[in-house]
Amino acid sequence: MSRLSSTNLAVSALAASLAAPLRVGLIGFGCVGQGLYDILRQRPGFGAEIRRIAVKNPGKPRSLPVEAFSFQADELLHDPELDVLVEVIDDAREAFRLVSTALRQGRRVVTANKAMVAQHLPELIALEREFGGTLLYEAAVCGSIPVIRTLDAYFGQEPLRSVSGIVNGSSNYVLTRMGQDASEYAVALVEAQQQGFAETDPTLDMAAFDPRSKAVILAAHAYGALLQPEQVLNLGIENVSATDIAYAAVAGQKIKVVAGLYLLPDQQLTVLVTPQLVDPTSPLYAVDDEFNGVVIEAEFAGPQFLRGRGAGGHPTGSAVLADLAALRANQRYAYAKLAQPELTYTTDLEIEIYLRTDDELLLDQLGFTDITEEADEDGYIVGFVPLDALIQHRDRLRTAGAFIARTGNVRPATHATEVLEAASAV
Ligand SMILES: NC(=O)C1=CN([C@@H]2O[C@H](COP(=O)(O)OP(=O)(O)OC[C@H]3O[C@@H](n4cnc5c(N)ncnc54)[C@H](O)[C@@H]3O)[C@@H](O)[C@H]2O)C=CC1
Ligand SMILES: N[C@@H](CC=O)C(=O)O
Repeated sequence: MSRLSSTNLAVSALAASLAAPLRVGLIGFGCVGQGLYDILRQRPGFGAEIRRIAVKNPGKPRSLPVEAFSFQADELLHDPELDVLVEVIDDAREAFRLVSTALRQGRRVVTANKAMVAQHLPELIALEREFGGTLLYEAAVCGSIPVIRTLDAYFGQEPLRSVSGIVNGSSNYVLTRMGQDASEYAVALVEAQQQGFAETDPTLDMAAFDPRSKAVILAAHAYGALLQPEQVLNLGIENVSATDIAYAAVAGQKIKVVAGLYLLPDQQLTVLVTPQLVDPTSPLYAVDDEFNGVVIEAEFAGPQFLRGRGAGGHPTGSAVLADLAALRANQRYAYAKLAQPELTYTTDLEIEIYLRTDDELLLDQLGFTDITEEADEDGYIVGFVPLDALIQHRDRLRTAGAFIARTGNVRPATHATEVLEAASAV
């Protein structure tokens, strides 16, 4: 056969595979599952059809007749007629069982479950490589923002000074309502839940477990670092009060929960997720409601900013749709930075924080090395503390009702006074 005719055959095969509708098995029919269903219904020309839907609870009232559902996700795992499994359930442990089983079958899988991906990323990559399947998870980080493919494909070869951003829609929604409308924390949280932004257990959003999972996933693609979630400081907004919002406003700032990944001197990397005082010069200042925003500081490209809806059925369904299109084009993550020289993960730093607490013991335990500002009547203090002390006492900070926001200043734990430029980028 001539080279031309074999090329023609390959092109025809590719065209045929692109033309055949992708047969999708959907596991989970909550906010995201229904969002995807709705999008595919509105886009019949896309070339994917949901062949089967697995749900958990047979008694729950749903928008489709009961015959549309299977009540055993394993039935979809054993259905050879499905081309892709889309896993969008709210149970990370079960999600890992389903996704890892599918990858062992060499299947193509899309998931939105960041807690599951963050906990198991090394195993998932190994399964993908061993059995030849594909796992995509754009929806797991920043909803509709294509941040994973941007880091993985576009910036796969370029060193990044920092990646920092608002990666949780629910906490950003709550902070926006408190700042703009003086809403009560609890009222704003209920609104975030009603609009489908929050996790089934909203503690994951408010105590920053969810953005921590996302930071772990970003670290893999941006720096080739496979971290365990527990290694990363997560402080949230469960204890935020009007006093804290007012403190920021008086200084012309806003409080945002920022996930920061910073490349430090000597090929060291640090990652932390905390509320942060953000001023109007930062692109993150204007990222409100359930929107997310990510600033990428690249070595050669310089700064880039991505912004979009970070939560909700349709925005997240849009990310799943993009993954289905990527699967159809046989795309997979390159994880290029996993093959590059390893960075050393460090928490040996001091960070400057605003802390509001009336717990004297906690103040002692955090071990402030410098105090920048103290105002007794409002019970807050600003100063440098070791990052390791915050990691060690993060649970007690939650239960003691303390609120922390970092100022953006970071320095080595050697108490050197030079503030690291890279770490104060936002
Ligand atoms: N809501 C959002 O804006 C976003 C959610 N995600 C992630 O997407 C996933 C789904 O989130 P939502 O749709 O918001 O949650 P949801 O709570 O609205 O829906 C999840 C559904 O999964 C079902 N489910 C649980 N175990 C199941 C099983 N074994 N088999 C079949 N169904 C099962 C639950 O009954 C529930 O109906 C989660 O991992 C979440 O973290 C990701 C990005 C955005
Ligand atoms: N609960 C998450 C949903 C999207 O990931 C959030 O609020 O960001």
